[in-house]
Amino acid sequence: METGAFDLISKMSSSSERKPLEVVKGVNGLDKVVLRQVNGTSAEVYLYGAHVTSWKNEQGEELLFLSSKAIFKPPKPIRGGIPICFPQFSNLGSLDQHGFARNRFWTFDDDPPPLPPDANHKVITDLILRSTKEDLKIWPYSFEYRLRITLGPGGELMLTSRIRNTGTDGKPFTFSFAYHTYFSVSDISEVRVEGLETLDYLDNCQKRERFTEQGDSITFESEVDRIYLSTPTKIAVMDHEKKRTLVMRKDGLPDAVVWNPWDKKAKAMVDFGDDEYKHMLCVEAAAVEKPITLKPGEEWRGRQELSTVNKLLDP
Ligand SMILES: O=P(O)(O)OC[C@H]1O[C@H](O)[C@H](O)[C@@H](O)[C@@H]1O
Repeated sequence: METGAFDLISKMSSSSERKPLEVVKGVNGLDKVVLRQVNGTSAEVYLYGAHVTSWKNEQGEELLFLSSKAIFKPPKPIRGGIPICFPQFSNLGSLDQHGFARNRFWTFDDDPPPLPPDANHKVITDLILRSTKEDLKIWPYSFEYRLRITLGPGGELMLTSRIRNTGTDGKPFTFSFAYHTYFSVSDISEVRVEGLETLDYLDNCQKRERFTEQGDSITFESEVDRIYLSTPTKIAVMDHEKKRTLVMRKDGLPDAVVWNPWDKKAKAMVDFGDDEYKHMLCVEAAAVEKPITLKPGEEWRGRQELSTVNKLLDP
């Protein structure tokens, strides 16, 4: 069974029946798509930014962090969930921080080109962003960005991006990218990240100087803002208090950004509570060190899959 967004938009109603896919009004009247599985897992995606703001397990527990101070007012990006950084990660270019995909209104993609089938019984929504005249003034390249959001039968959350150069002027374009995933954690001091040990990273807190990770796993006791380079495809975030492992698998995205702002930076952000840094950790599947170049007609794919295991896993 695959459930397309369009079958259900027409059936928007106030019924409390748990539909697999539904479009409802979110904060400030912004449209959001709700994906639900029979086992009780769910996800929510705002069309503004194609921004996943919620991902819940079978017990209805939230697995993503969304700030209580998040501002749902375009053009401000939403703080938390999974912002999409495209066509620029951070300030690595002439665009505003993290590019513009996270503060554009996306639309439903009613006829996406096929993707290789994976698990059955998944709930899917396909969104699309195309460059507008306004965007072309700040980034002069035509593109089509298709994002498929899939909630699998076991509650796994897959994001598949397909970005195509649709320019007719023969010009290639180059971009950097990240799925800026904010995980919810019970206590940052009790969290460990595995899968990044012994790797090189660029430290954003030290002018992006290159270092080599020395620890057996990564733990947190102050601000961390690093771009780990050429990482394995699987990274695990162990939440000791919850006895839960959040697992990220990625494809086409060699790097992984790890970020926790800690107390000082937290206080400086208007859309982030002073103490919220204790309950979040960003691990971001990314392509930063080697930006991606697409010639006209070429397409790039990048995928991130999130799942959970209710014990502390050895990756
Ligand atoms: O505040 P934002 O623009 O959403 O960026 C939030 C953070 O994103 C990434 O993780 C960067 O590595 C950080 O340097 C940045 O502070």
